[in-house]
Amino acid sequence: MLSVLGAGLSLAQPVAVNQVIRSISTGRSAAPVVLVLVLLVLGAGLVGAAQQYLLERTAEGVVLTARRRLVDQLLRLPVREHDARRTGDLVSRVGSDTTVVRAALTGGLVDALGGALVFTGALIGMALLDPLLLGITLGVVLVAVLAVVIASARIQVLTRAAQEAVGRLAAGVERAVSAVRTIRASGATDREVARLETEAVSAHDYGVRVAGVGAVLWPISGLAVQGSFLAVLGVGGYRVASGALAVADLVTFILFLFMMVMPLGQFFSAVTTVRAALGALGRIQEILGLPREDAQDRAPGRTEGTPGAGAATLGPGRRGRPVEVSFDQVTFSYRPGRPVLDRLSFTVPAGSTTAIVGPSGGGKSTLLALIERFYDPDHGSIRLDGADLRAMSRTDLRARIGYVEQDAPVLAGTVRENLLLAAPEADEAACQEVLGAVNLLARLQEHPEGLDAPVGDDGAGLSGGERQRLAIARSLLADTPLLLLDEPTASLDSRNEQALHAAIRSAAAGRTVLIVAHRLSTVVGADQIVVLDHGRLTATGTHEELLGTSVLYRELARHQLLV
Ligand SMILES: Nc1ncnc2c1ncn2[C@@H]1O[C@H](COP(=O)(O)OP(=O)(O)OP(=O)(O)O)[C@@H](O)[C@H]1O
Repeated sequence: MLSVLGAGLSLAQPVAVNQVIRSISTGRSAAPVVLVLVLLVLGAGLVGAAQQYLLERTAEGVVLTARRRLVDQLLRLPVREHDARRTGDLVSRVGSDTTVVRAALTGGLVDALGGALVFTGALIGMALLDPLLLGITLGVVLVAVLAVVIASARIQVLTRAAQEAVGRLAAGVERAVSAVRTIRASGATDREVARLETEAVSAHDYGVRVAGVGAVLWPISGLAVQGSFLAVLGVGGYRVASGALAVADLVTFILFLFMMVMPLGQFFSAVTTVRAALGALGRIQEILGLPREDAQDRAPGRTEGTPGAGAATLGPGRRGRPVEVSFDQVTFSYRPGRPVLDRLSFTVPAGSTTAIVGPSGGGKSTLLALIERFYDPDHGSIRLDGADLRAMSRTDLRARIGYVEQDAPVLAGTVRENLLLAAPEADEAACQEVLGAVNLLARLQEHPEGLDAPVGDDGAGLSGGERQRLAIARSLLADTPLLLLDEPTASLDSRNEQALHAAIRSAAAGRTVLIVAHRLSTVVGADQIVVLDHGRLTATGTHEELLGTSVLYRELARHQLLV
């Protein structure tokens, strides 16, 4: 509406000027029309300001929506998708690409409406004044428009490439910053900087190429403007001299020409920014178009996944009785034709602790990932109390599982935030209890801020063993009937190891526990041990049984488990 109003106020100005000239030439008082003219100019200015504000506000709103949807989508993509993509690139789509889209909304799209109105109005005014002059003007302008439209397609391609390079740069920065200690210690800082510079230069080069195409567009529009002015002045002057056109009409025509030229300039720049935005929008849409992990859970007709259905009725904090986990002929591969788990069958009885041991890369962590349904088996099935995992919604399933990863990620924030991740409602007493159970309470109480002590990215400020124990405390707080533990491979000092084992023992009480074990002390305490070699189950039994029956286990016990 403001665009229409603004266009009207602008288009009325040449008409008012025409009246002023005619009043003066006929000796009448021009004051009232001059007043109207001043009001028109002021009004157009005010409307323009309001329009600009609304435009920016709307653009911010659109960016907000895009960012919300992107963030929501990114945190719900299947784990496989995250495996295949680079974190920094995903992050740059939320930051950088949305900003490029914003530019089109303020500088391009919506301006185009007001511009088109003024353009059309001016065109009509010019047609009424002198169709011949208009024909000459349009001839010049059309050539320029065609050139711009053709060149702008190239801008879209180049901007997309530039944004891809920005994505690679962000991914590279993320990679380097997250491993900054290793890079420093390896003396690789210069090489990493050079590597990142290559990506920055690549983004720069595409940017320069966009500028190159843009640079061709500006002279074209400039030439169109100059050409049409010269033509109108020449031919118009001749027509005034020959009496075919009044001076007032020529002046009005030229004012209309001004009005037509402005939106034309806007159009040329809008084409550039809109094309650039389409390139960035493509990158946003690519992510928004990916299927989410919960897509199947929500598919109509799958009633098993609805909360409260089947076996999946428990939430965090309502542990209930321990569950039984069984693997039945489970085969899984990350890449086709290269199975990581091969026809695996075993059962973890309810309430027992089962340790999984085996050579590195044998598929132990993968096995836990399948129970969490980060991936689904290619063949066979995994069951919880007899119910196939695929028949439960992932949300319900995960509410019943505590999961401590091998490198036990601790999120930047406070100790309390980390604890409350899976059980946001837990109170102070419950937090202190679980921290006590993993022997962390005394250590944390040394800090003046206690549970609100800050921890850095990746748990900076905590030792490896403390991170693991904090992760175990987190899963204890969630109080789930099933616990999956991936024991750290890094050697801990004996005090830390003891503390970790005390934590595991306390976690195992009244729960079913499946633990990837790297330490003999863990294995000896387990009710059952599963030996995994290259994705195949080679033996099951207790420590004593396996020492007698499994050659591989004896080897592992002698070497690997005694780290
Ligand atoms: N996300 C992934 N994408 C592709 N391959 C993977 C992925 N994760 C693991 N692998 C491969 O699957 C195999 C099993 O890995 P997994 O982490 O399950 O072994 P592991 O027995 O836990 O090893 P470790 O004892 O060293 O932790 C390895 O060959 C590994 O390279």
